[in-house]
Amino acid sequence: MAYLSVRNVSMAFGSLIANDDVTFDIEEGSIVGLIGPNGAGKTTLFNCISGICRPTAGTIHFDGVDITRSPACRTAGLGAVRTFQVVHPLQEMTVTDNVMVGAFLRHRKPAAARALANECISLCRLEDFCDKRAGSLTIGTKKRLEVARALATGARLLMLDEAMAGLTSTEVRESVELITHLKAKGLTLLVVEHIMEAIMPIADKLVVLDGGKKIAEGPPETIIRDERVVAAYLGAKFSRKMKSS
Ligand SMILES: Nc1ncnc2c1ncn2[C@@H]1O[C@H](COP(=O)(O)OP(=O)(O)OP(=O)(O)O)[C@@H](O)[C@H]1O
Repeated sequence: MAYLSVRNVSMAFGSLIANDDVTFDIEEGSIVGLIGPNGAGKTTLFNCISGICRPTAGTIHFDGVDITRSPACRTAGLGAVRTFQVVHPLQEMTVTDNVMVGAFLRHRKPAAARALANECISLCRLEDFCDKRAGSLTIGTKKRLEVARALATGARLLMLDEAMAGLTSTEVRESVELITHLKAKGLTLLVVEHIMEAIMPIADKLVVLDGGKKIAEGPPETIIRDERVVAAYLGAKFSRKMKSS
């Protein structure tokens, strides 16, 4: 069985089908991009995998464990952890204390939690901000803090929901570097992203949703040529640009 196995997952909110019979696999150590137009069901699928929503049908296995009905705390404890599109750091606490909140999921003793937090802080290049109040950070730094806090929980599968939205081009580049660095460290990443120039070069595979259904899955070079994806999301102009670059 794949590291993450999503099988025939559907999620309905009343009569609205946000995810419709979605199936895909993620191999350990890979980067998978989850893309699609607004309202396609990407965040809902993240919520189903991370235990925030319970799918109305289908199964989800992580590292051989059935997490279909696991609450978020159990799923995170197993190592499948998500970040949020809108970041919510504990504004009045310092960067170190925010990351320690994640680390306390692994370690009860403050010294051990602090050591793990410091490792994650340096991995996310936040050393210069350790004593700063989280509320005082720029959006780009807050997003890195969100990643550091998720890592500190002991994430092995890290799910990033639009980690690059609202960032400057320099911050987007830094975020891409961080994601590839985390992959090199052995993490598996599932990334929801609208910035195609950022996700295309680093993803091993893309899964494309539209109207709740999976319409395509494959390596980026195949996806940019897929007529359904071009029609539903990428647009012909963008697809030509990516093919020629
Ligand atoms: N809690 C909810 N209750 C009712 N409808 C919901 C709920 N959450 C999501 N939806 C609906 O499900 C559909 C999919 O939404 P979702 O946020 O998963 O899409 P998305 O692909 O993440 O969109 P975006 O790219 O804009 O973030 C939308 O029609 C949305 O309005």
